[in-house]
Amino acid sequence: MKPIRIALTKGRLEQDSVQMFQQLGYDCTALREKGRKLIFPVGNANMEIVLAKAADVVTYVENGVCDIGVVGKDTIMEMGGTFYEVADLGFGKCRFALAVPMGVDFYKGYHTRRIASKYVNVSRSFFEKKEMDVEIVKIEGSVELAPILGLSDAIVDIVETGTTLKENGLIIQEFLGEISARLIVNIASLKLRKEEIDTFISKIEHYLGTEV
Ligand SMILES: Nc1ncnc2c1ncn2[C@@H]1O[C@H](COP(=O)(O)OP(=O)(O)OP(=O)(O)O)[C@@H](O)[C@H]1O
Ligand SMILES: O=P(O)(O)OC[C@H]1O[C@H](OP(=O)(O)OP(=O)(O)O)[C@H](O)[C@@H]1O
Repeated sequence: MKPIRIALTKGRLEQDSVQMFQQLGYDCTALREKGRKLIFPVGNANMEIVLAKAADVVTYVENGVCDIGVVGKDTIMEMGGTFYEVADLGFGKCRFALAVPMGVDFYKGYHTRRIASKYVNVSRSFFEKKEMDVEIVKIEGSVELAPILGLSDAIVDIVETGTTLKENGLIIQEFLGEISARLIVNIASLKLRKEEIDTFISKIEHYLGTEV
Protein backbone atom coordinates (compact mmCIF):
# COMPACT_ATOMS: atom_id res chain seq x y z
CA MET A 1 0.00 0.00 0.00
CA LYS A 2 1.35 3.47 -0.84
CA PRO A 3 2.34 5.64 2.12
CA ILE A 4 -0.08 8.12 3.67
CA ARG A 5 1.18 11.52 2.55
CA ILE A 6 1.15 14.41 4.97
CA ALA A 7 1.80 17.94 3.71
CA LEU A 8 3.34 20.31 6.25
CA THR A 9 3.52 24.08 5.83
CA LYS A 10 7.14 25.18 5.49
CA GLY A 11 8.37 28.10 7.56
CA ARG A 12 6.79 29.23 10.81
CA LEU A 13 4.64 26.13 11.32
CA GLU A 14 7.34 23.63 10.39
CA GLN A 15 9.18 23.24 13.68
CA ASP A 16 6.05 22.83 15.83
CA SER A 17 4.58 20.38 13.29
CA VAL A 18 7.69 18.19 13.31
CA GLN A 19 7.88 18.36 17.09
CA MET A 20 4.26 17.23 17.32
CA PHE A 21 4.96 14.31 14.97
CA GLN A 22 7.96 13.25 17.03
CA GLN A 23 5.87 13.39 20.20
CA LEU A 24 3.23 11.24 18.53
CA GLY A 25 5.97 8.64 18.12
CA TYR A 26 6.73 9.15 14.42
CA ASP A 27 10.38 8.97 13.50
CA CYS A 28 11.18 12.20 11.63
CA THR A 29 14.96 11.74 11.55
CA ALA A 30 15.01 12.10 7.76
CA LEU A 31 13.42 15.54 8.11
CA ARG A 32 16.03 16.75 10.55
CA GLU A 33 18.75 15.85 8.09
CA LYS A 34 17.15 17.64 5.18
CA GLY A 35 19.07 19.57 2.59
CA ARG A 36 16.96 20.71 -0.33
CA LYS A 37 14.77 17.59 -0.35
CA LEU A 38 11.02 18.15 -0.09
CA ILE A 39 9.64 14.65 0.56
CA PHE A 40 10.73 12.56 3.53
CA PRO A 41 9.83 9.06 4.68
CA VAL A 42 8.69 8.60 8.26
CA GLY A 43 11.12 6.04 9.71
CA ASN A 44 8.69 3.81 11.58
CA ALA A 45 5.37 4.16 9.73
CA ASN A 46 3.98 3.87 6.21
CA MET A 47 3.94 7.65 5.90
CA GLU A 48 5.63 10.36 3.92
CA ILE A 49 6.05 14.02 4.86
CA VAL A 50 5.90 16.67 2.15
CA LEU A 51 7.08 20.23 2.83
CA ALA A 52 5.15 22.88 0.91
CA LYS A 53 4.08 26.52 0.97
CA ALA A 54 0.86 27.11 2.90
CA ALA A 55 -1.44 27.62 -0.09
CA ASP A 56 0.03 24.57 -1.82
CA VAL A 57 -0.69 22.39 1.22
CA VAL A 58 -4.38 23.16 0.68
CA THR A 59 -4.11 22.52 -3.08
CA TYR A 60 -2.36 19.16 -2.60
CA VAL A 61 -4.82 17.96 0.04
CA GLU A 62 -7.86 19.18 -1.87
CA ASN A 63 -6.67 17.33 -4.98
CA GLY A 64 -5.90 14.16 -3.06
CA VAL A 65 -2.19 13.95 -3.88
CA CYS A 66 -1.63 14.41 -0.15
CA ASP A 67 -4.03 12.76 2.28
CA ILE A 68 -3.47 15.04 5.26
CA GLY A 69 -2.21 18.60 5.72
CA VAL A 70 -1.09 21.00 8.44
CA VAL A 71 -1.92 24.58 7.52
CA GLY A 72 -2.86 27.88 9.19
CA LYS A 73 -6.49 28.91 9.55
CA ASP A 74 -5.51 32.12 7.72
CA THR A 75 -4.78 30.13 4.55
CA ILE A 76 -7.97 28.09 4.92
CA MET A 77 -10.05 31.26 5.34
CA GLU A 78 -8.40 32.89 2.36
CA MET A 79 -8.54 29.92 -0.01
CA GLY A 80 -11.66 28.04 1.06
CA GLY A 81 -11.80 24.60 -0.56
CA THR A 82 -13.26 21.18 -0.10
CA PHE A 83 -11.64 19.07 2.61
CA TYR A 84 -12.26 18.16 6.23
CA GLU A 85 -10.79 20.41 8.92
CA VAL A 86 -10.46 17.87 11.72
CA ALA A 87 -8.42 19.50 14.48
CA ASP A 88 -7.10 22.76 15.88
CA LEU A 89 -3.48 21.88 16.62
CA GLY A 90 -3.02 24.73 19.09
CA PHE A 91 0.25 26.12 17.71
CA GLY A 92 0.92 28.89 15.17
CA LYS A 93 -1.38 31.11 17.16
CA CYS A 94 -1.90 34.63 15.87
CA ARG A 95 -4.81 36.85 14.83
CA PHE A 96 -6.12 38.65 11.81
CA ALA A 97 -6.31 42.40 12.38
CA LEU A 98 -7.31 45.57 10.61
CA ALA A 99 -4.53 48.05 11.39
CA VAL A 100 -4.20 51.76 10.68
CA PRO A 101 -1.51 54.45 11.07
CA MET A 102 -1.46 55.77 14.63
CA GLY A 103 -3.77 58.77 15.07
CA VAL A 104 -5.97 57.92 12.06
CA ASP A 105 -9.72 57.60 12.60
CA PHE A 106 -10.44 54.85 10.08
CA TYR A 107 -14.23 55.22 10.11
CA LYS A 108 -14.32 59.04 9.83
CA GLY A 109 -15.69 60.43 6.59
CA TYR A 110 -17.36 58.78 3.61
CA HIS A 111 -14.57 58.26 1.09
CA THR A 112 -13.80 54.77 -0.22
CA ARG A 113 -10.99 53.31 1.85
CA ARG A 114 -8.15 51.46 0.29
CA ILE A 115 -7.02 48.31 2.11
CA ALA A 116 -3.72 46.53 1.46
CA SER A 117 -3.49 42.83 2.24
CA LYS A 118 -2.07 39.49 1.26
CA TYR A 119 -5.50 38.14 2.26
CA VAL A 120 -7.85 39.75 -0.26
CA ASN A 121 -10.75 37.33 0.23
CA VAL A 122 -10.64 37.61 4.02
CA SER A 123 -10.52 41.40 3.69
CA ARG A 124 -13.36 41.49 1.17
CA SER A 125 -15.70 39.37 3.27
CA PHE A 126 -14.89 41.39 6.41
CA PHE A 127 -15.91 44.66 4.75
CA GLU A 128 -18.88 43.07 2.95
CA LYS A 129 -20.28 42.08 6.34
CA LYS A 130 -19.90 45.70 7.41
CA GLU A 131 -21.54 46.77 4.12
CA MET A 132 -18.56 49.02 3.56
CA ASP A 133 -17.34 49.74 0.06
CA VAL A 134 -13.55 49.39 0.02
CA GLU A 135 -10.86 48.97 -2.58
CA ILE A 136 -8.53 46.08 -1.89
CA VAL A 137 -4.95 46.02 -3.12
CA LYS A 138 -3.06 42.73 -3.05
CA ILE A 139 0.39 42.96 -1.46
CA GLU A 140 2.66 39.91 -1.24
CA GLY A 141 4.55 40.62 2.00
CA SER A 142 5.64 43.30 4.47
CA VAL A 143 2.13 44.69 4.06
CA GLU A 144 2.83 47.26 6.79
CA LEU A 145 4.71 49.24 4.13
CA ALA A 146 1.55 50.06 2.17
CA PRO A 147 0.05 52.72 4.49
CA ILE A 148 3.51 54.13 5.28
CA LEU A 149 4.15 54.61 1.57
CA GLY A 150 0.69 56.11 1.10
CA LEU A 151 -0.73 53.27 -0.99
CA SER A 152 -3.51 52.38 1.45
CA ASP A 153 -5.50 53.71 4.40
CA ALA A 154 -5.19 50.47 6.33
CA ILE A 155 -4.02 46.86 6.19
CA VAL A 156 -5.51 43.50 7.00
CA ASP A 157 -2.74 41.21 8.20
CA ILE A 158 -1.59 38.68 10.73
CA VAL A 159 -0.56 39.99 14.12
CA GLU A 160 1.31 37.81 16.57
CA THR A 161 3.34 39.87 19.06
CA GLY A 162 2.36 43.26 17.59
CA THR A 163 6.01 44.23 17.16
CA THR A 164 5.85 44.72 13.39
CA LEU A 165 2.85 47.05 13.70
CA LYS A 166 4.42 49.00 16.55
CA GLU A 167 7.78 49.46 14.85
CA ASN A 168 6.01 50.79 11.78
CA GLY A 169 3.69 53.25 13.51
CA LEU A 170 0.51 51.23 13.06
CA ILE A 171 -2.13 50.25 15.61
CA ILE A 172 -4.89 47.67 15.67
CA GLN A 173 -8.30 49.05 14.76
CA GLU A 174 -10.17 45.77 15.00
CA PHE A 175 -9.57 42.03 15.28
CA LEU A 176 -11.05 39.85 12.54
CA GLY A 177 -10.45 36.40 13.96
CA GLU A 178 -8.20 33.90 15.67
CA ILE A 179 -5.67 31.87 13.72
CA SER A 180 -3.86 28.63 14.55
CA ALA A 181 -2.57 25.59 12.71
CA ARG A 182 -5.24 23.13 11.61
CA LEU A 183 -5.20 19.51 10.53
CA ILE A 184 -6.98 19.00 7.22
CA VAL A 185 -7.86 15.73 5.49
CA ASN A 186 -8.78 14.89 1.90
CA ILE A 187 -12.41 13.77 1.64
CA ALA A 188 -11.77 10.61 -0.42
CA SER A 189 -8.75 9.62 1.70
CA LEU A 190 -10.86 9.64 4.84
CA LYS A 191 -13.09 7.00 3.22
CA LEU A 192 -10.46 4.97 1.36
CA ARG A 193 -7.79 4.93 4.10
CA LYS A 194 -10.24 5.22 6.96
CA GLU A 195 -8.52 2.95 9.44
CA GLU A 196 -5.06 4.50 9.07
CA ILE A 197 -6.33 8.07 9.06
CA ASP A 198 -8.69 7.49 12.01
CA THR A 199 -5.77 6.02 13.96
CA PHE A 200 -3.68 9.07 13.12
CA ILE A 201 -6.45 11.52 14.11
CA SER A 202 -7.01 9.63 17.39
CA LYS A 203 -3.30 9.97 18.20
CA ILE A 204 -3.50 13.70 17.51
CA GLU A 205 -6.63 14.06 19.65
CA HIS A 206 -4.96 12.16 22.47
CA TYR A 207 -1.84 14.36 22.12
CA LEU A 208 -3.95 17.53 22.19
CA GLY A 209 -5.86 16.29 25.22
CA THR A 210 -2.74 15.41 27.18
CA GLU A 211 -0.64 18.45 26.24
CA VAL A 212 0.34 20.66 29.15
N1 LIG B 1 3.73 36.04 13.22
C1 LIG B 1 3.25 35.31 12.23
N2 LIG B 1 3.27 35.80 11.00
C2 LIG B 1 2.85 35.07 9.96
N3 LIG B 1 2.34 33.85 10.03
C3 LIG B 1 2.29 33.31 11.24
C4 LIG B 1 2.74 34.00 12.37
N4 LIG B 1 2.58 33.18 13.39
C5 LIG B 1 2.04 32.07 12.90
N5 LIG B 1 1.84 32.12 11.58
C6 LIG B 1 1.31 31.05 10.70
O1 LIG B 1 2.39 30.51 9.91
C7 LIG B 1 1.96 30.29 8.56
C8 LIG B 1 3.17 30.33 7.65
O2 LIG B 1 3.76 31.60 7.71
P1 LIG B 1 5.16 31.90 7.05
O3 LIG B 1 5.45 33.32 7.36
O4 LIG B 1 6.14 30.86 7.45
O5 LIG B 1 4.90 31.66 5.50
P2 LIG B 1 4.17 32.58 4.46
O6 LIG B 1 3.07 33.36 5.13
O7 LIG B 1 3.80 31.70 3.32
O8 LIG B 1 5.26 33.62 4.09
P3 LIG B 1 6.55 33.49 3.18
O9 LIG B 1 6.11 34.00 1.86
O10 LIG B 1 7.48 34.37 3.94
O11 LIG B 1 6.97 32.04 3.16
C9 LIG B 1 0.92 31.38 8.34
O12 LIG B 1 0.05 31.02 7.30
C10 LIG B 1 0.23 31.47 9.70
O13 LIG B 1 -0.80 30.49 9.78
O1 LIG C 1 2.99 40.68 15.28
P1 LIG C 1 4.34 40.20 14.87
O2 LIG C 1 4.90 39.21 15.85
O3 LIG C 1 5.29 41.30 14.59
O4 LIG C 1 4.17 39.32 13.53
C1 LIG C 1 3.41 39.80 12.45
C2 LIG C 1 4.22 39.88 11.20
O5 LIG C 1 4.64 38.58 10.81
C3 LIG C 1 4.17 38.30 9.49
O6 LIG C 1 5.09 38.66 8.53
P2 LIG C 1 6.26 37.71 8.05
O7 LIG C 1 7.40 37.79 8.97
O8 LIG C 1 5.71 36.32 7.81
O9 LIG C 1 6.68 38.37 6.71
P3 LIG C 1 5.78 38.89 5.49
O10 LIG C 1 5.20 40.20 5.94
O11 LIG C 1 6.72 39.06 4.38
O12 LIG C 1 4.70 37.85 5.24
C4 LIG C 1 2.93 39.19 9.35
O13 LIG C 1 2.61 39.43 7.98
C5 LIG C 1 3.35 40.45 10.08
O14 LIG C 1 4.09 41.30 9.25
